[in-house]
Amino acid sequence: MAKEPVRVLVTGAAGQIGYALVPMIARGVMLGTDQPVILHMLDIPPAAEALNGVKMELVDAAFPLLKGVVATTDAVEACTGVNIAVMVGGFPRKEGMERKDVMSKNVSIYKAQASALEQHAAPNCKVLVVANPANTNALILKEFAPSIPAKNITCLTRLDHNRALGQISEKLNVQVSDVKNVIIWGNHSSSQYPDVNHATVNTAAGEKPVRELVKDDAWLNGEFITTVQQRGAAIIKARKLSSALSAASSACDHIRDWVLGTPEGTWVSMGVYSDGSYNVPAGLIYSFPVTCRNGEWTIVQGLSIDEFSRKKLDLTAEELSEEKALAYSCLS
Ligand SMILES: NC(=O)C1=CN([C@@H]2O[C@H](COP(=O)(O)OP(=O)(O)OC[C@H]3O[C@@H](n4cnc5c(N)ncnc54)[C@H](O)[C@@H]3O)[C@@H](O)[C@H]2O)C=CC1
Ligand SMILES: O=C([O-])CC(=O)C(=O)O
Repeated sequence: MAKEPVRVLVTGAAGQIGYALVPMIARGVMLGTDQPVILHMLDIPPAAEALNGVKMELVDAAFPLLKGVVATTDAVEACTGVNIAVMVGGFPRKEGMERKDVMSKNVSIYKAQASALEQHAAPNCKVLVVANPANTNALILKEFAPSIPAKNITCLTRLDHNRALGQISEKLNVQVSDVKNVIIWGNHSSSQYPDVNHATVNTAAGEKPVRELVKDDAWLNGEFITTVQQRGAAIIKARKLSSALSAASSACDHIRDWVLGTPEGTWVSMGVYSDGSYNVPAGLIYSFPVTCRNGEWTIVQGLSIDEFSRKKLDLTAEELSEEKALAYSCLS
């Protein structure tokens, strides 16, 4: 029997990431090639015409899984009945703007959209925040949508996770699909800590630790970390635009693994509401290693954290605590 369609909201759908993301969703990359979808696309009035153009292209592409498209500038219409919400919409930093100005614009957007989701989304709607500052926007969304379970509100650090897999695969000249269990800890910002201490590579001789194969701790503790931390900026420098296809693809990975489960023996990185695991302060949206099963994520427990890692986990937590305070000061 054919499955019932799932309603997927993409905010900021007329933007760069939106344009890459909606065809992936309509092709089954996010929820599976047997899962029909109805796309809800939200953008702001100045982008309404462009948004309508995206809708026209979705019709023209004749995706068999796509059972409907809602394209709107009304947050309530956009959020009504959605099962999954991918929050890409936001205010980008413009010339002359301070960090606080961007934060202020975005946290008020996320406060308002929290209410629309809380009141109109389907029960148990899963939320992924992509727009920057992703962790803090997700936290504000959570705080202003108290009836949505905290477990349902996450932010995207899967792009950073995938960037780390990519760097290791290039360094070792192995298939990226043979590398697993890197971890992104903390903020989706340059303070994040990409950790390979538990990562492995599938080789002809079985699974081997990344550190043993790379045999270059100076690279792993130095250039590797900064390359992943700075990759977003490097893409902007090269493209004059920020990452879009990789962000869209990673957003699909995030939701797919969350909904359909992570493979046995594999974890992924997700920004989730901290419960104090690994002595990360509770009450932040912080990226942890997680496994997913039956639509729920669980933080991987019991990993050893050495002194080098401890400092890095704490540093990115501090930045998130400061962002949280700044966000609240913008709202008051
Ligand atoms: N977490 C991650 O890994 C990544 C996050 N990002 C972030 O994703 C966001 C989107 O990036 P792009 O698509 O490149 O930006 P973009 O500027 O091309 O698109 C953003 C869209 O959001 C819309 N928008 C603005 N305010 C809105 C509101 N209140 N409601 C709905 N839509 C609204 C804009 O009109 C625009 O169409 C940015 O904040 C960017 O920094 C980008 C790459 C990776
Ligand atoms: O750096 C940016 O502005 C975009 C971003 O979040 C990324 O590419 O990771």
